[in-house]
Amino acid sequence: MTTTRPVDDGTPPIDIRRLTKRFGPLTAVDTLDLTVGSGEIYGLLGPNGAGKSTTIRALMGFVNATSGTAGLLGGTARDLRLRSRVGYVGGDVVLDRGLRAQHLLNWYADLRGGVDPDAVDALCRRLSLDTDRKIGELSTGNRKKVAIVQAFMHRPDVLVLDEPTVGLDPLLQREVLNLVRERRADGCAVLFSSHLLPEVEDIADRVGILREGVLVREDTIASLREEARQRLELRFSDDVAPDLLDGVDGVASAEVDGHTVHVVVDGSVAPLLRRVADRGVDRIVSHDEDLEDIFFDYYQADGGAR
Ligand SMILES: Nc1ncnc2c1ncn2[C@@H]1O[C@H](COP(=O)(O)OP(=O)(O)OP(=O)(O)O)[C@@H](O)[C@H]1O
Repeated sequence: MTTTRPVDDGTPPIDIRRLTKRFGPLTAVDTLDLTVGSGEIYGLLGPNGAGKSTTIRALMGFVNATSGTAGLLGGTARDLRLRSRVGYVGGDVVLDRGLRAQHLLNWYADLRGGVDPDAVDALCRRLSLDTDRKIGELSTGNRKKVAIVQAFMHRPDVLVLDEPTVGLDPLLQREVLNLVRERRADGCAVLFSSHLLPEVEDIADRVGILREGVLVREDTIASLREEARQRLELRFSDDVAPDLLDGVDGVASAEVDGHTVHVVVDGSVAPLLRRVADRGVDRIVSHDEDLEDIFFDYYQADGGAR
């Protein structure tokens, strides 16, 4: 499609600066700074009411910021030429219930211009969407698929996705994540909000955690993984002394159960391995690194231990 691209001055496609949104006495988003670069997927996480949707709605120009700015492609979403380069899936999918899905998709395609009908058909096939049905007759999940097809059909430069996989079965969730990855490979900037750490962990390059409107943590998945706790099961040839792991660096907890010790380690396992190396350890089972622990701390109202 024909697009008017702003001069590339290095401004990130999504550029939120000191964004604040108040609803009466409630501060839903508080001086938020957040950027997403080309070819980057940013996962926005947070518990209910954290301000994820409000941030996204301000970015899309659906609500006015109280202060600060929510920049999109060098301008704002209210500039229709820029808006046409954005794909958006909202938390609440509101579509014209009387129209057949195909008609609605055609309407979106005409609005944007230059959309390849074969690409739209391919998207519908990938998501198993029956486009002959009226929107009002579709299940919630199928309406979500219509919203996803319209968001991806014009190969947008920016994707703003507010919990896009809610209501979809696991296979379709995976397909949506594949679509997002494909857009990233084309240089698209993606802001992806979710409650679900595993899906964001799987796909995002960076994550931010909002709590009560404040970005309490922002990091790459790689560095979060580095500090993630590891859960190990050490199996010994004999009963284990209860104080075997006392004072070992990095051991957050150790639970002795006969010949087995269940250990949680923060950071490196080297000190632990040194301690057990000559104590008759037969087998070490490593469970997946657990980013959830980090996130649960942040999700707690008091900020947990961090
Ligand atoms: N239009 C509105 N008027 C008044 N308060 C609002 C409005 N929209 C959102 N809020 C409040 O702002 C806060 C942030 O809500 P928001 O929907 O942005 O959170 P969220 O992180 O998207 O939550 P969820 O995951 O539950 O969708 C909440 O306390 C919510 O009640």
